[in-house]
Amino acid sequence: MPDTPPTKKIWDRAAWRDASFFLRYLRPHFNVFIPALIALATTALLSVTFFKLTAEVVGKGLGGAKGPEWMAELQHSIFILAGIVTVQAFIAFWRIMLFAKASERALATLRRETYSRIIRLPMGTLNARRVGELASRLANDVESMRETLVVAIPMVIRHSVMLLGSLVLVLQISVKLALVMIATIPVVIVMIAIFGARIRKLTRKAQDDLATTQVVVEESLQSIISVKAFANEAHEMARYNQNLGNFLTTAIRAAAPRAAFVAFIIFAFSLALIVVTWVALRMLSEGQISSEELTQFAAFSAVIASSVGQFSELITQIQRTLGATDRVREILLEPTEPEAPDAPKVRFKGEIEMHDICFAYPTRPDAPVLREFSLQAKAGQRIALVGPSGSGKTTSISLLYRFYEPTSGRILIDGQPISEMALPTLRKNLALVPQEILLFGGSIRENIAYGKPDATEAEIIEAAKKANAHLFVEKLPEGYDTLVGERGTQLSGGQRQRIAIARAILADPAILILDEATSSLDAESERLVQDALDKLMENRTSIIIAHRLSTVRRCDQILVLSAGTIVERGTHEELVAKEGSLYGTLARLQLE
Ligand SMILES: Nc1ncnc2c1ncn2[C@@H]1O[C@H](COP(=O)(O)OP(=O)(O)OP(=O)(O)O)[C@@H](O)[C@H]1O
Repeated sequence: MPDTPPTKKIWDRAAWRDASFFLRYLRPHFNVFIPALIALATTALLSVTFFKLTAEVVGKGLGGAKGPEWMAELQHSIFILAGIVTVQAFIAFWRIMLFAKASERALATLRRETYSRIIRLPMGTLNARRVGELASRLANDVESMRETLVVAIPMVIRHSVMLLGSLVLVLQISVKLALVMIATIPVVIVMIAIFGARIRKLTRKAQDDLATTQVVVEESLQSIISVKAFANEAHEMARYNQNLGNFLTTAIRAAAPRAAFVAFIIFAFSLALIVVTWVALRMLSEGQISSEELTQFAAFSAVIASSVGQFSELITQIQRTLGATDRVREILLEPTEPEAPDAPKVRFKGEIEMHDICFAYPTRPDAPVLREFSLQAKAGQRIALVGPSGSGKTTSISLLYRFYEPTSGRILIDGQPISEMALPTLRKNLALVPQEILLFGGSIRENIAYGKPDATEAEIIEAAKKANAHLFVEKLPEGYDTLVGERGTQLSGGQRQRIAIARAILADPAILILDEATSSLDAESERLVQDALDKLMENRTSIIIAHRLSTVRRCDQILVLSAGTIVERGTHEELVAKEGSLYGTLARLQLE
């Protein structure tokens, strides 16, 4: 996880950058947002007017107003007050609707952009961050922004207008009284500066802790079979609990400066109110203000006190959100893989050359994984990669996909360096049938069509037939519409493999990467899968991470990898004939 950035105060550049980050998403919705702001200010002004009118009539009533004229005036005022609340209710409805429209749309864009960033991050970055953490950013951090945008900011604006309006009215009654009230404002600002930075820092930590908690959830659910099989529910629960405990501690620690801030502001303001009341009553006894003005003054003071009380809570909420935006912004600033929307659709012949490749993973730069790795495959050839676990077979394939860039060496396809190709052009020419096949939640049809989203029904069925999948799919009650579980768990291993093969057949790549499954299937399934694979490998270059002798034997070239270097290469016959070869030993082991 990245280091915690330096603490920020509400007025420093970083805080403004956070605010402008928000604004960038809101700007396209200003046509809705600005009317919402105007509506908000209008309802707030109407509230102030309502209080002013009420205070005026009450003041007059208490001041001893009597007679039919007063009755008529009272009736008139009541009508106006009823009118104000009606208009206010009407505007309030539209204000909330407009605010929701602008904010939710802005946040949807933010979510969309964050997700699209996450999914396009290079493998190196994705390895460094865990899936659950990224998912949490998208869910929890954006949700925190949502609360601020939809609730806190409108409330701040409303209370600012009410506060200012009331101060102006107090100013009209008595400059002296208004000044006493205004004197408290610098206190609020100083308090925001003192507590705000701490609130933000702790919130950022709380959001990080929450993201770590999410990692446990995602990881345990992804491997739920292992969790249950090892009866490790309690262990996972303990892991979750520990992370949740950290979050809880930080969340509660973050509540302390918030509580102190709110409590202090309320205290300071109430104290100021006592002073103001004292001054006001003295002014009344000295005849500087009338009892009518005092009533009005009391009403405005109540509005001011409630606004300031709300204000302090709202400011802490905004501070919290500013803390949460940091990580989301970090993701948005992470460089993604280069985009190439207009990448040419070129079909490769399938000639592969990998020359003297050296590579270490960015997360472990000191541990070389491939050393002087070289591979040559003519179009249509079958190349087997064999070697002990961890020798670098999968890594060499990752480099062919350009998931990572080699430290040194060159990779060419059809004589062209892959580093100069647009990623979609390169990757659309490759198809992978992985060892562990995870299907996407959706129908079998959708899963097969994943290799070619615009495939017709006939093409899908044709591919399924070639993959020996059609017969079993047809037997399912809902056929191609059968929904496979989130991770395809409702199909057997052999069935999943055949779906993945159908997907690759439909994608029709020039180059096929096959990571042979190590788990053995029963003889019939094995035959069906093998037959499907043979059809798939026809007319394309295939690189097979091979575990079975039967596969290796039929390959044009076998590369034996050991600790990132190719130690032997040749055909099956050549390699077994070689005295003391590693391949010979592996082959004998399998035959025995
Ligand atoms: N994302 C990664 N980050 C850092 N190191 C990695 C990463 N993936 C693999 N490695 C390391 O690189 C080495 C080669 O791994 P690789 O997966 O290429 O081996 P393999 O030959 O395919 O093994 P297997 O047959 O078990 O799948 C291993 O030591 C492994 O720990």
